[in-house]
Amino acid sequence: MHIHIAEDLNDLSRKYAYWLIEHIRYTLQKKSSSPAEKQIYTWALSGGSTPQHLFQLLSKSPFKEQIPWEKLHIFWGDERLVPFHDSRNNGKMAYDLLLQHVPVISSQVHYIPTEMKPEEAAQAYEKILHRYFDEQGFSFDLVMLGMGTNGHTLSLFPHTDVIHEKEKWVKAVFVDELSMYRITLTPVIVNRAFCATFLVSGKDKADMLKKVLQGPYQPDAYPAQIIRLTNNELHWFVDRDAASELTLSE
Ligand SMILES: O=C1O[C@H](COP(=O)(O)O)[C@@H](O)[C@H](O)[C@H]1O
Repeated sequence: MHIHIAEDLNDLSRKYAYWLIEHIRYTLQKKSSSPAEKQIYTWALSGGSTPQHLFQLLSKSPFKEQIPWEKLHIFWGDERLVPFHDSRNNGKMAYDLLLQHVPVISSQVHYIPTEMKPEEAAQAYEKILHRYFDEQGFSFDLVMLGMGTNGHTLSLFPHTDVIHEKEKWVKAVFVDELSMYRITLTPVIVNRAFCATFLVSGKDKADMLKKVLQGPYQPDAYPAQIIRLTNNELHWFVDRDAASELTLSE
């Protein structure tokens, strides 16, 4: 596990943008002797507020032109079951701030469907993922994650069964505290990614970050702890406020 500490949300977003560009370059370089159709970069986005500044940065110079958008295949880690035009929709947020401004290929952008029943939406999305990933081996090149003040990541909320899902790659969950259905990738597929990154900012997350990273392993209470990649390529990008409770070695 690697922890990257930035000054504040601006610095965090810039550091992440540079890291991402390098990760895409390195990943595509590794695939350069594969057949053309395999020379792609599969990236699952997170929602919520933290990645918004990053998405704005990536949509503009000098970052925009350093990304081979035509090679990117975009997915989401989770989605709120609200129509696309609703401001709470994670796909819509990424479209508004990033995707509409860059030459990504629309057939390679896989929004989580929300115009159907929750279980149908989960099944439909899982079907798309099976077109890309096998039952075994690695899944996404990169899964980008966030963490809520309650320790949730994706839509894995504390004390919910989906945290321990063992088969399905995508599940529909009803989140009582939000009175809302969400569609979420499960640890089954996320933990098989080549790489995953958390992006965490703000003092209000400091206590939970300490628990998740340096507390006992209790994924029911702190769902972000369930993310343990088989590949071990897990990066935490955090700002000084979020990191303020961590015990850091010199
Ligand atoms: O509900 C969600 O929350 C997490 C964290 O969001 P943030 O607003 O605290 O950055 C996010 O990663 C997830 O995608 C989203 O649906």
